[in-house]
Amino acid sequence: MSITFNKPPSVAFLTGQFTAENVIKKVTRSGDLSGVFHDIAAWQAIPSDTPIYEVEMLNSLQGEGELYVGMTHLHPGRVGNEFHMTRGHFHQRREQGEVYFGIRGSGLLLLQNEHRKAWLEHVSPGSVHIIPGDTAHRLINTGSEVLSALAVWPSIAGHDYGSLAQGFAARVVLQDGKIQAKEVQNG
Ligand SMILES: O=P(O)(O)OC[C@H]1O[C@](O)(CO)[C@@H](O)[C@@H]1O
Repeated sequence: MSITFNKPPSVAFLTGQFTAENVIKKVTRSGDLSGVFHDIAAWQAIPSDTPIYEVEMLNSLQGEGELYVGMTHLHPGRVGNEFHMTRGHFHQRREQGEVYFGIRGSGLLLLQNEHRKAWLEHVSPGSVHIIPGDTAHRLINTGSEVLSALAVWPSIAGHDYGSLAQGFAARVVLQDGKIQAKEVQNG
């Protein structure tokens, strides 16, 4: 039997760019984020094809026990007094967790459990975020450069957006020149 030396994918820690075969890319544009931002007039004023975030995924195996690896690049910017953010989701398979690693930029990870208890973690280069099962998650870019975060999650986890139809229990806003978190009914 001969033992092979395989070249693994790599990530540039300064930019979050993958070097790998078959990187899969999904762009989420302003028009895809209906219902996410509080200030609807400010959201409608942005051209609907404006890219808000890109997720690049390595081409990994699917099925029980397999892992997905993805890099989210969230552009800086605001809609009204809110910062650019991902839509956010629970996992369809609720018990499945996820790990995020901050790569570049600065922002917040909004987490929320099934009882609508929400909390925030600062995301910065090198930060490690263990997202337990049963926990919805959303990235928010509060900085002035692209926020890139590496995520690893079970390929069986799936996405559940419907359970967040009421939104998150918190919104992060720029108020009086400060980044503030507000408790809300429909965030
Ligand atoms: O599904 P959403 O909420 O648009 O966000 C995309 C996020 O989901 C993931 O693909 C996996 O949780 C992350 O890499 C990324 O931040």
